[in-house]
Amino acid sequence: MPRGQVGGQTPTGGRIVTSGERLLEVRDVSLRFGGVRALSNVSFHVEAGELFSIIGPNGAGKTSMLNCISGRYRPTEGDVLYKGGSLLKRSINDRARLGIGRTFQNLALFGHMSVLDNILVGRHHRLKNNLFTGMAYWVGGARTEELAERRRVEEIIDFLEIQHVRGEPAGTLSYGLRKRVELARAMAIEPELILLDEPMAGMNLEEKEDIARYVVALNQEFGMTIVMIEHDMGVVMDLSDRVIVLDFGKVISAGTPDAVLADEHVKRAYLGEDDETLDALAAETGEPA
Ligand SMILES: Nc1ncnc2c1ncn2[C@@H]1O[C@H](COP(=O)(O)OP(=O)(O)OP(=O)(O)O)[C@@H](O)[C@H]1O
Repeated sequence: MPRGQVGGQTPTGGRIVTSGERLLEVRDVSLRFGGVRALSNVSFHVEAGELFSIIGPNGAGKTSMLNCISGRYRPTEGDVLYKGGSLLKRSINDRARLGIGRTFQNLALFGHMSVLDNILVGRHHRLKNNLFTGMAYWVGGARTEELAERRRVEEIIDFLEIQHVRGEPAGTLSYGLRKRVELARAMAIEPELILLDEPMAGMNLEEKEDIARYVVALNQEFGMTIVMIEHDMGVVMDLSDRVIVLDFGKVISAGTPDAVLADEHVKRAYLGEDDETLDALAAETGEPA
């Protein structure tokens, strides 16, 4: 569903109003690894239809936060709710079945398998977890089901423009293409919420522009709610509806890209790291640097 239709609302000033429904809610989450406090009392929510970004310096806790949502890590304290229900007792597979998909900072593809088969893995996961579809697949109409499945996968391949490598082993592809295949596999489970961990890391400008285009389309054309970690501040500020900033595991700022850019706490957190970028971006958006 296009973002403009979420909640039956219409675009406003280039940005589109989301439904107001809290799809995801992170409540007071803390996470410790022995003596390391990766997250301290982190709270935020993401509305259905939003493109929401988590930023922060290295080691700030961004991936740990995503892992608490996807189920890889269990918070030491606090709760993560999806559509109002706690996810804490849900397995990673359960969360995928509920409609939460993700990509990884370090690629997690099956290198020896073809691009098509990697995407079918995501699709199979979805089938396996849907009793009725699964039964239809195995008992009757298997051929029709299979054709429909293939068609869906082909649509994803077309969307991400990876037709030319569909038969290639994923491990032989360039880094940029592998990132795209990983996105394809995450799309194949047809998530309502997709968690993107640095989808543009290590890419050149052209590759970044491509991925940015796909991310916007996932959000606006496919109606997926997106939570994205990304280091490229220009991309984050251009694409996001709202942003939270983590530093040493704590939320130090939250709000629209403009508000976050103008926040002194954010400037201090990035001091010496990305200071010039922040100032340049603030100047571009007309905020005082
Ligand atoms: N499995 C783990 N075991 C021990 N410590 C961990 C583990 N995962 C993360 N940490 C620690 O938690 C803190 C936050 O790490 P995390 O990877 O979440 O940060 P990040 O903001 O994603 O960093 P980056 O931008 O460098 O990817 C760091 O101090 C890290 O060393």
